[in-house]
Amino acid sequence: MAKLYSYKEIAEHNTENDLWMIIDGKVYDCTKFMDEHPGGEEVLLDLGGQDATGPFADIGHSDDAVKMLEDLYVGDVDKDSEPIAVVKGDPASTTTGGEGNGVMILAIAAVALAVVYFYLNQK
Ligand code: HEM
Repeated sequence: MAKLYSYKEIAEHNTENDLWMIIDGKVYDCTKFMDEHPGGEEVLLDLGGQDATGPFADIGHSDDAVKMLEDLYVGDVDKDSEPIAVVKGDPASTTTGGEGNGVMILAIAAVALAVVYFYLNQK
């Protein structure tokens, strides 16, 4: 039986000295692999402690890359555990990601509402 790890537990392994990630419901310890990764350390660090299933698939990794995962496997995700939002350690290095998008969506919604309002009041 594979060992199960909660999302919270996995999220704690998000530094360059201790880096885990989730791919397809499995947990991988990428700490030692980071130096060898042909795609660089930074992408792995960014996804430390998180679910990297999408990004890993998007790159179109080779069968060799998928095979490498076997050596890094440490266990499975406890799917019954509470999913958590990972907040990266260094705020200075974060770009205008999540929050910026929220503001943008609000701005677009406000403009759309104004346009609808304008047309409704035409008659
Ligand atoms: C532990 C998981 C991973 C393993 C074992 C792995 C392995 C590899 C390998 C072997 C390659 C060389 C090309 C290939 O054989 O497909 C590669 C390339 C690459 N990987 Fe990963 N990778 C992992 C995770 C990731 C993640 C999460 C990302 C995030 C976006 C990523 C981004 C890339 C990129 C951008 C390249 C292309 C490098 C280039 O050709 O310029 N990899 N990876």
